[in-house]
Amino acid sequence: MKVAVLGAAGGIGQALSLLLKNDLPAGSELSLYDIAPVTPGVAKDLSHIPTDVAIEGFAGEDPTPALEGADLVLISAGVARKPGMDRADLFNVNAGIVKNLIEKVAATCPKACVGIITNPVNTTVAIAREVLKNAGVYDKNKLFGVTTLDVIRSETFIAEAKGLKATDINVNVIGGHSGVTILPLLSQVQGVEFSDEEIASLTDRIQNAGTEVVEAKAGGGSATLSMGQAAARFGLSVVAALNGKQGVVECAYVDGGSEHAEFFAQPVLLGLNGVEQVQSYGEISSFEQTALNDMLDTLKGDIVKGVEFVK
Ligand SMILES: NC(=O)C1=CN([C@@H]2O[C@H](COP(=O)(O)OP(=O)(O)OC[C@H]3O[C@@H](n4cnc5c(N)ncnc54)[C@H](O)[C@@H]3O)[C@@H](O)[C@H]2O)C=CC1
Ligand SMILES: O=C([O-])CC(=O)C(=O)O
Repeated sequence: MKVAVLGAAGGIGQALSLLLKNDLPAGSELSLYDIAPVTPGVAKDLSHIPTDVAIEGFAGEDPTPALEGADLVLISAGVARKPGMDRADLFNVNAGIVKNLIEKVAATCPKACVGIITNPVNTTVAIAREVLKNAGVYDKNKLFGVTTLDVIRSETFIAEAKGLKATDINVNVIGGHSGVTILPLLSQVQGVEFSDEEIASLTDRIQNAGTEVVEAKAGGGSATLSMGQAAARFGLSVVAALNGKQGVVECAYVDGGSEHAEFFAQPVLLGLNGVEQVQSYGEISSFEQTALNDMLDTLKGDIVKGVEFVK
């Protein structure tokens, strides 16, 4: 398996690359790309870690050498939020970056699975779809918005609130990846009871956890280390499934024929060709149903913005 990380010299990219260097299966290749000139040096640095994962780094204007033969491309290239900004404020810069990179993916490794981390995810994934469609290589089973950070945050915050081990908590987070479009299905968490107040406050915290980090970093960026961990979890799950492991499920923002929106995050069974099956998110509470109904205008608007951008 070859995994390419685009944006690899950034905060997320470096953390993600470190985790992949350690945890990809023996014999894998890891390929780093960023416009920043330091990128070959990041790869050199990681190459001294004694794992059986080959690593190369590329800088400059053209990601093509990094993409050749890639099975999975993870994209975190772009700008991050500062206090006072919404994820949507990143659109003006990041839309063009994602469009250009996906054009190169379409030309170089059109059969690769692609995981988009760059914000605003609700919109950048729609941009990617339009570019891949225009190039005639779109496969809806291979394009993912990476929403795993919402899942790991939910696991952590639930465990903290209830005095449980975070590794024992499983929770689906559906919808999209910004504010009200992030909907953790707390009613489904096994073995845990929440009061109405706990549900409201935990949901609010999970929805605004990105802002919690942006404010704590006080102008120094947004979540990078937890996102590196989340993207590594997602990427390693995709690689395991591509390698034939059965029963691998992650929540991700996919074009999966949802009744709610063209793209919707929900549990996805991964397989040899990317998405094997988009799974039902099951029964939800009336609180969650109301939150779901209330997010849809925002989510659909975010998707239209991406489609319009490529037109
Ligand atoms: N999906 C999610 O849950 C999350 C998404 N993000 C998003 O991830 C993105 C990256 O965040 P950070 O790593 O913190 O930012 P960063 O600024 O530390 O790194 C971004 C990297 O992208 C590179 N870059 C810019 N334009 C490029 C291009 N055209 N080609 C290749 N590389 C390019 C920069 O040189 C830089 O190294 C942001 O858009 C941020 O909002 C952040 C946290 C969570
Ligand atoms: O909040 C941000 O800008 C970065 C992000 O997506 C997150 O941390 O969930």
